Amino acid sequence: MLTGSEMGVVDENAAALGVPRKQLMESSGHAVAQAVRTIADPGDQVTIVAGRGNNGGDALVAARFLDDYDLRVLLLGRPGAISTTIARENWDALQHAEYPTETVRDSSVLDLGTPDVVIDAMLGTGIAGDLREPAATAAQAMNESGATVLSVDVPSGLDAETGRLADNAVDADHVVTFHDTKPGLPDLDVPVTVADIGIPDAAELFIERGDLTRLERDLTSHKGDNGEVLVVGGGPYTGAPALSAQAALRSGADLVRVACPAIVAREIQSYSENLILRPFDGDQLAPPHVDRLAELAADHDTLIVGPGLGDADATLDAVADLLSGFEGTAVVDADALSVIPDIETDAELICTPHQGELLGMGGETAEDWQERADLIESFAAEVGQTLLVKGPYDIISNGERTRVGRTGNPGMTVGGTGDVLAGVTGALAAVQDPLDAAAIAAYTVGSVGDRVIDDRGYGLVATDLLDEIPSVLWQREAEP
Ligand SMILES: NC(=O)C1=CN([C@@H]2O[C@H](COP(=O)(O)OP(=O)(O)OC[C@H]3O[C@@H](n4cnc5c(N)ncnc54)[C@H](O)[C@@H]3O)[C@@H](O)[C@H]2O)[C@@H](O)CC1
Ligand SMILES: [K+]
Repeated sequence: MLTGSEMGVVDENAAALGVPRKQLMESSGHAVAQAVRTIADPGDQVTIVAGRGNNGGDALVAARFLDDYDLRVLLLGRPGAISTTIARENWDALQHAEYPTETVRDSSVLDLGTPDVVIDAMLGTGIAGDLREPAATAAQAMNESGATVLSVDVPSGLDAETGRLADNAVDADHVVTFHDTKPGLPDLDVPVTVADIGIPDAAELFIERGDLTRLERDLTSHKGDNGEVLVVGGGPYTGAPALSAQAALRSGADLVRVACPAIVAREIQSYSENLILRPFDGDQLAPPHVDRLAELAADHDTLIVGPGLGDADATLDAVADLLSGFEGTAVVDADALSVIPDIETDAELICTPHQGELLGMGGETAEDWQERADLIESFAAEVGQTLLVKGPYDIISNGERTRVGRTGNPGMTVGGTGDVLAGVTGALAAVQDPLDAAAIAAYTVGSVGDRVIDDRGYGLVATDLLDEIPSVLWQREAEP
């Protein structure tokens, strides 16, 4: 089952893999025509009612596969108002080939006649709420006709995010949906055909630019709404927590605080005036600090534990205590990872080991990335948490779903890039599901590294990555 927006991610990922949406539309249209053949005989009257989006576009393609039928093609609205290039191109093709098309500018004069089959291609995954005019009147006409109604993708008026069917929705007799079923379709109690439209499995496995479409920023949001992140790090090292914290800010978090030993607080602050420091006594994290850190962590959307903490016994004891009592979402990186096999927690953890650290946690790895992905999926299921295992192919799994990131390059084996990744993951986990946050973070940091190397060649340092994060995260491809 895929929601409309998940379908949008997959479709944009397919485009990134070289299978553009117009090709998918051609497959969709073909599948619609195939379905018509199963419910109507050659010569029967088939009427297409197309909306101005890509749902309509699918049916405009279908028209070219329905030459054996007595075909009528109605467009709801002006051709100039067709909202996507690919739907318009398919409309134009019907004009050039002199198909019998009509435009319905005023739904009150819509005369559906008495067709054998009506193809409902008014609205698909692009809609929410009750049908507005002219679709509302057209839906009523379809529902009152004696025709068999075949809906494209979803009955117009079904919200493919929530599965809610509008009161004035089309009453479908048959649905042809694409790639996977959609919310609400199983409840309709009508035959649903799920058509394979040629989207490669890779579009769901590999993290590509479509995954970035999950990101949005509410235009009316206030400080804090886009994430408050607490980094618990520093002591033996000072650069690592500063890199994580700055990466979290560059990933869109509103407020990032660094809790660190007092002895290094000024040094960490000196790297950036954007950071807020929350020092605790002494020169390293230890169990007496845990109560105060737990209180502080509870006031944040996500916690990042590990960068620069070191591996002193007292520090690892404190990390184990902190995570055991924590109930929120935490990114666990670096030396902190070693405590994971020994603790029980209600927290939602995203662990970001490289392969060596994965072995240290009790996991297994393999040379072949597919084998590695299987091993990591099993281990994630065993640990009951999300793993982001870094490597030439980053493997992200929560034990049920597994994603693979292919961005990045050998220039990124330099120190500090993992701290940047932990920071991006922590910021995104404040506003996304843990698996999606980890997947987008891995893709983004790799892409940022690729851009830096493309511009300047090897010799990348971790601070180079920070400024480039926003331009990758918020890049947007134009709608075809
Ligand atoms: N995402 C994918 O992977 C693919 C999608 N395809 C098709 O594209 C469809 C989605 O296309 P679009 O995103 O262009 O959207 P739609 O074609 O579903 O509808 C968009 C139009 O509906 C209007 N609208 C929104 N809410 C409304 C309401 N309550 N009442 C009346 N009008 C309303 C909008 O103003 C917009 O013009 C899918 O359902 C499917 O049929 C296929 O072509 C192939 C692949
Ligand atoms: K439809």
